[in-house]
Amino acid sequence: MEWGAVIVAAGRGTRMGAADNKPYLKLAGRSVLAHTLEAFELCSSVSRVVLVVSSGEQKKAAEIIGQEGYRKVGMIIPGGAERQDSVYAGLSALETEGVLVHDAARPLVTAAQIQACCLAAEEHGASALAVPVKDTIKVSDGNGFILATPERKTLWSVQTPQAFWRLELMQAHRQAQEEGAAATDDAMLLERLGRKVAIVEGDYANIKITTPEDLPIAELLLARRHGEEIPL
Ligand SMILES: Nc1ccn([C@@H]2O[C@H](COP(=O)(O)OP(=O)(O)OP(=O)(O)O)[C@@H](O)[C@H]2O)c(=O)n1
Ligand SMILES: C[C@](O)(CO)[C@H](O)COP(=O)(O)O
Repeated sequence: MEWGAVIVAAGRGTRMGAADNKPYLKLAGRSVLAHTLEAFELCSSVSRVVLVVSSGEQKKAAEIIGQEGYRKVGMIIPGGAERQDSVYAGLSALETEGVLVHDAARPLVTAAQIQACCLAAEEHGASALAVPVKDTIKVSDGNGFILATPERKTLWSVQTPQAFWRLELMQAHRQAQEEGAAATDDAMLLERLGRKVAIVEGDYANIKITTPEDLPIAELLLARRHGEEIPL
């Protein structure tokens, strides 16, 4: 099966509050985007990547790809107001049978994780990388009180990549648009149609760079991956 990837980098980085948008921030001497794209370059299952960026950032993204010599990024296109819009724009620009959707803001993803998502989706139709939740999670009543405690062993914290048959995911996106359904990840769009999405157990290190403290944490995780001594 031929796999393409949509990497969404068109967010605003509001919670990071930095002068530069998250994909262009430095992580261990390289941009967050360079780290993310490298994993897809190294994954032999992926033949093509569409990068979705904020308007006005296409040149900046192209410079990084040129400097790093990445060969799979066939297109850099502008995203939309919400993540869901950016993903849909990317899906429309690909032609592969299978698609992986990944956040540019998850630079610690590995080629092995991407490959595992492809294999699980080939077997089960769709898949998402996730890790078991470590904390006890509470549901609030919306008024500052606890309403319920879901059983922890059923809870997973979902990450990206998530893998799908591209046309099926596009159809799920169109249906959600028509019905005004918003989703914070793509698996949700299939779930709401009653389709099964397989969980691929990932790694706690595949964090999403969201707030300022995530950058030094990501640096430590990268150093650990490369076997470097971590100063305490
Ligand atoms: N309209 C959007 C919103 C988000 N994203 C991408 O979706 C991923 C996950 O989003 P998040 O981490 O929330 O990024 P931001 O939207 O940039 O952050 P914030 O919500 O703090 O503004 C990121 O790679 C981001 O670039 C996107 O492509 N288009
Ligand atoms: C898709 C995602 O990475 C799953 O954890 C996440 O939902 C996207 O991030 P956001 O902060 O909700 O935009």
